[in-house]
Formats: sequence, C-alpha cells, structure tokens
Amino acid sequence: MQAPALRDQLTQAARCVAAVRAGRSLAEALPTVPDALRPGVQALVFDTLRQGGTTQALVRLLAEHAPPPRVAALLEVALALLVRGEAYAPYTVVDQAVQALPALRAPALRGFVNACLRRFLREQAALLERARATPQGRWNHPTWWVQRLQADHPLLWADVLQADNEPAPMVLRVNRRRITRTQYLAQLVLQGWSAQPIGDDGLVLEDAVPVQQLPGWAAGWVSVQDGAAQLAAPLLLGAGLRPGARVLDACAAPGGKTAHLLELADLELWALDADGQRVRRIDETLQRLGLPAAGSTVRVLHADAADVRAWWDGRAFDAIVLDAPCTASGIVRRHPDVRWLRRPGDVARLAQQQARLLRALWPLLAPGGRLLYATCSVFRGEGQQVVEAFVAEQPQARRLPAPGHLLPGGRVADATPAAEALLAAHAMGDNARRGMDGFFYALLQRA
Ligand SMILES: C[S@@+](CC[C@H](N)C(=O)[O-])C[C@H]1O[C@@H](n2cnc3c(N)ncnc32)[C@H](O)[C@@H]1O
Repeated sequence: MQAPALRDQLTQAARCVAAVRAGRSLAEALPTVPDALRPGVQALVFDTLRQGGTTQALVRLLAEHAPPPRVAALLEVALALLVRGEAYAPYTVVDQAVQALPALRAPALRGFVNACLRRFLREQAALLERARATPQGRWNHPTWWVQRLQADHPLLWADVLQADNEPAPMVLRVNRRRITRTQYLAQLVLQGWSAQPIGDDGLVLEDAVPVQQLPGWAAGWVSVQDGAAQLAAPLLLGAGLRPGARVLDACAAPGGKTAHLLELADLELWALDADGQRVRRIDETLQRLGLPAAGSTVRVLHADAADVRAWWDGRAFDAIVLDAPCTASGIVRRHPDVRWLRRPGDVARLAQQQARLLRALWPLLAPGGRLLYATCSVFRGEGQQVVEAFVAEQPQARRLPAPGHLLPGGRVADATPAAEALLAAHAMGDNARRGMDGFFYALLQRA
C-alpha cells in the first residue's frame, strides 16, 4: 500500500492541533481523521503537542500578525517536524506544508508559510533560544503548570516535566482467570514480540501493537492498563477480603480497576459511574474478560456516587475504591493534549468534587473497612492535600501504608520505607516503575 502523502497528514494534523488550541480534546478530534491517515497523523499531533510550548512561541516570533488558527496549527506541526529533524528532509517539510494550504482553505497564505518556515531554517538556533526563554517554551507545559509542579515537588519537578514529554510504553494486564503471565509471555514471544513483567500481573511491551493483534484479545486474556493503575486492586485487596465481600467501585468506567478486582477475587461488587455512555463500557469490559456480568454478583449502576440516597441499599461495604475524577495531570504522556486543555482553576474545582465524594462515601464503609482513594494526578491539591484535609475532619479515618504520589518516570514523591516496601512487595521496584504514569494512592481504614 502506498504511504499517505505528507501533505495530507499535515492537513489533518493541523486540524487536530487547531481543535486542541480551541479547547477540544484529541478524543474528539482524532476520530474525524480518515482511518488510513490516523496512525501517522496521531504521531505528528502527539509530537507537536509535546513540543507545543516551543512551537507556539516560534509561531509568535515568525508571524508579525497572528495567522488564522488552522494556519498557525499547520506551522506548529511543520516546525515540530523541523525541530525534531529526523523523519523528513527540511525542504520536503516546507514544500508539503505549503501544499497543505488549499485543503485548509488558505491557499493565499502560501508565500507566508513558505517565508516563515524558510526563516526558521535560516535562524533556527537563535529562534529556538528565544522560544525556549520562558518556562512554557522551555518545558512545553503551561507556565502555571510548571510553577505548580515546582511548588508541589521542589526536587523532582524537572524530572516529571521531562518524563511527560516522552512517549509512554504500552502495558498489558494479564487476566489471571484465563491464563498465567508466564503462559501469556510465551504467546507474545511466539508472535515475535518481547515484553518485561511489571507489578503482579503486568507486561510492558517493547513496541506498541494494535489490540486486535494481541493473542487472546477477543477471548479476554489481557487488558491494556498502565502499571501505576494496576496497583489499585492489589492495594485494596491487601491482606485479603473474605470471599463474597461487598466492594464499591465508585467511579468505575470504563471498568479497568473493577475488572482487575474481579480477576483477583470473588466479590460482590458494585460499579458506579455518573457518565451514562461510559457506564456501558463497564459492561463491555466485563463481558470481553469473561468476568461475572451485571446482575450476578456484580451491579453496574449509572449514578452520581455522592448522591447516596439515590442508589444505596443501606448495607455497608467492606471496601471502597474512589478513583476520583481529576485533571489527569499524571497521564499526559498518553494524552499530550491534556496539559493544553486544563486551566489553573481546574485543580481547586476538582479537589472540591473529590472531597465531596470522599465525605459522601465514607459513611458507607463498614467498621474496619478500607477505602482506597486514587487520582491520576501529580498535583498535591488532588492527592495528599485532599486526604490530609479529610483525615483532619474525620477522627474515624486511619491512614494505612500506601505509595502516595507516584510520579511519571518512576519517582515516589514521599518515599517512606513503608511506601517503598509496599511497592517492592508488588514487584514495583525502581526499574519496573520507570515506565509508569503519575498516580496518587492513599489507603484509609475506618476505626
Ligand atoms: C479516573 S476515571 C475512572 C477510571 C476507572 N476507575 C478505571 O479504572 O477504568 C473517573 C470516572 O469518574 C466518573 N465520575 C465523575 N464524577 C462522578 C460521580 N459524582 N459519581 C460517579 N462517577 C463519577 C467519570 O465519569 C469517570 O468515568
């Protein structure tokens, strides 16, 4: 099959980058790209957004007057390619960017785009130095984000920002009810793929693979789930719950942690989510993995978890997972648009929702029961501070050992011996952690 023309990929990539700059997510924009172009376009867009502080600053330096958004986005994509300088000869990038303009309904700007890109090639070193003179241009995250990380993680903030700009590995979770990890690894090797174990059930693939090509995907042998997220179920189950214990997964869609819990233990499990469309994905997840379906020992409900009177039957839960909605600042390696979509006020707004959920769900926990609070955020305002404030107002809440803030790239923000021992016990030592997303975990026990 003939490779798609770079011109067509640049056109589509510019549309996606313009959508993100206008406040829409890539989850909305990428599905509008024709199938044959999508993998190449996604790679271009991800790379552009990972350099998006530098490329935005370069466009401002090169263009005397701001061009229309799609043309600014085209310049960003072409500049990202030129800065990387690996895939195409510079003259090809310039030529194909100019040729992309008619499809972006801006044929009259040929001369302008050509002049901007050629000037960049002539003055690259000086322009890059100026573009990288601000925190946003240097670190490719909004300035408020850089400053917040500096305050939250004074020694590790630069490591986090650097890790955020690297592509994340594809990580699988083997479904123990179907196959052992050793057997699954052997299946991968038979196909010519290699992978490294991570955690109790995970495998980090050396190269990403479309899921349908994975051995046993349709038969539910594996799921895709980052190594940090794979800690939730083992942390909650901890020393073990009795068979049939009642567990609530309060923010469950699309069901990654619900499924892992059911792969590890026989539970009476309630999975809730406030988003009706995403709730359907919990059922699909359980079905593909061959786990108990809704209506058996599992209940899948579309509900606001904090509106307890609307859905609770009054019987206490032995354990609760609260994987709360958050900024997703820990998973920007996989979602490079997130950093450009969030606003500074989002952290406080989400922290209020997180505290509301914690307060509402705590009374549902049986005495001696455990609640695992998790977010995929690196900001302390959505992790440590939420939990500290809650424990201060709730005398019955006792903190048990938990990893706290895990940072992308594998550092533990507050590496206590107990946290390190716990991570080691789940095969998440230094080496294994390197490929992980950012996450926060706190484990609370009710007196
Ligand atoms: C981080 S995601 C959960 C991921 C999921 N636990 C997994 O492992 O697949 C957070 C979820 O919280 C849901 N959510 C947000 N507010 C909620 C609420 N008040 N009650 C229940 N679910 C809520 C969102 O719809 C979203 O699906």
